[in-house]
Amino acid sequence: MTGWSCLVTGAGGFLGKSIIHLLVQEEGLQEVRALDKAFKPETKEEFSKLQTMTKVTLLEGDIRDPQYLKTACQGISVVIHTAAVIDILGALHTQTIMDINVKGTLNLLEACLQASVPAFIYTSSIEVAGPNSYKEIIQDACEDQHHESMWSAPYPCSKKLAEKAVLKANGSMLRSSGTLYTCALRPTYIYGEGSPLLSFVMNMALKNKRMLKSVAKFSIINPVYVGNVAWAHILATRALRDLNKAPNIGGQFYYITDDTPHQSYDNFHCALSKECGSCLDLTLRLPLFLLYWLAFLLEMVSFLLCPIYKFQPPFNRHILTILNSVFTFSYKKAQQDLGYEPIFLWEEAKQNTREWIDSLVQQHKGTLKTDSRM
Ligand SMILES: NC(=O)c1ccc[n+]([C@@H]2O[C@H](COP(=O)([O-])OP(=O)(O)OC[C@H]3O[C@@H](n4cnc5c(N)ncnc54)[C@H](O)[C@@H]3O)[C@@H](O)[C@H]2O)c1
Repeated sequence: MTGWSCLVTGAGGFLGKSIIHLLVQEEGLQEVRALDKAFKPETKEEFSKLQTMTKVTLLEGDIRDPQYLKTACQGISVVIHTAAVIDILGALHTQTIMDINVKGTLNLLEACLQASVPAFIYTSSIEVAGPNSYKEIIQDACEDQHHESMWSAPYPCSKKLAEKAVLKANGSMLRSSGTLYTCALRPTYIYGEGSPLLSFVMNMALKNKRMLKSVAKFSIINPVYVGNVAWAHILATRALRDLNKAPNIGGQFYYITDDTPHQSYDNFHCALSKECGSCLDLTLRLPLFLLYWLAFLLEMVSFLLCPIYKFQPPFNRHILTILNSVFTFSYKKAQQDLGYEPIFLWEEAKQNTREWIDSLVQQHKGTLKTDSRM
């Protein structure tokens, strides 16, 4: 293979970092441009220590800036686009989410066409497929079943619009010559060392005497380990760079899961953290249908107040649906088309994640000791 180069957006994020670690081991990769809004000092240090022949260039910039993206894409062979804001509780303004997740993606597609970048991989999400109702059971779903989220909540909506734009751009003519090939990967809930969502769940538990709030006991999900999602991106990169495979992969989306056992969010978080002394707080809660109607009322209040005050409801119907649905996916199509097989088995993924959770618990103990000395 001749020398090539890759731009990864969101490279300082949870998934982005994992992709960079695998990517730099790829044959013939001369340069990887790691782009993020900002890099933490520890991420800069982590990347500087990568033992590799590949040049790693850090770019601090915003995907909302088309001019910046045009420069970043010059001379690039593949773009892996993971940058996004994830906001399921409605903490951010809808416009901000749309600007970053949708306009940012459109900017990047345009920059690829202008700079004649022939391959584009978009990190989508299963949230573009639903779940639309907690009463609907979707098990081991595959791509040809055409599940589509109907929520108007900004995060799933923005991911859906961005994915549609990416897949539609497949087959576009590049400015100099050649064709743009695009594909999208839809991971389920990603876990592993550094997961912002897991970190949030664990911090809540640590503040609550290590009791994990039971909020999702009716769900059945199949989460996926971050190293396996990163691996799927590497395989998609290889496939889109292969001129024999690219026309078949281009325009397609793939669900990315692994052999992590299917279980509820509650049991999953408990399985990962019970060795640190966490357990489920099974305090009685309102029945789900009542919570759902309460969420509806809170959303109405938020809507009515919005001209004068931003009231963010503590929960909404969308999050209740996600947390209480049977919603699992199969990775068969990725296996067939991309040759995807998880490289981390559940036991190893669980062990790595548990060690990281343990380090969070130790940090928390350290903070408590410092606070008590003050
Ligand atoms: N975490 C999950 O469970 C999950 C599941 C399915 C899909 N995804 C998708 O995977 C991708 C990566 O998610 P993650 O969990 O690593 O999240 P993350 O928040 O850790 O990473 C996202 C990165 O994007 C960067 N970013 C945000 N706005 C930017 C902007 N305007 N310009 C440049 N960079 C910007 C952030 O700084 C961050 O480093 C996202 O597209 C997300 O939608 C995540």
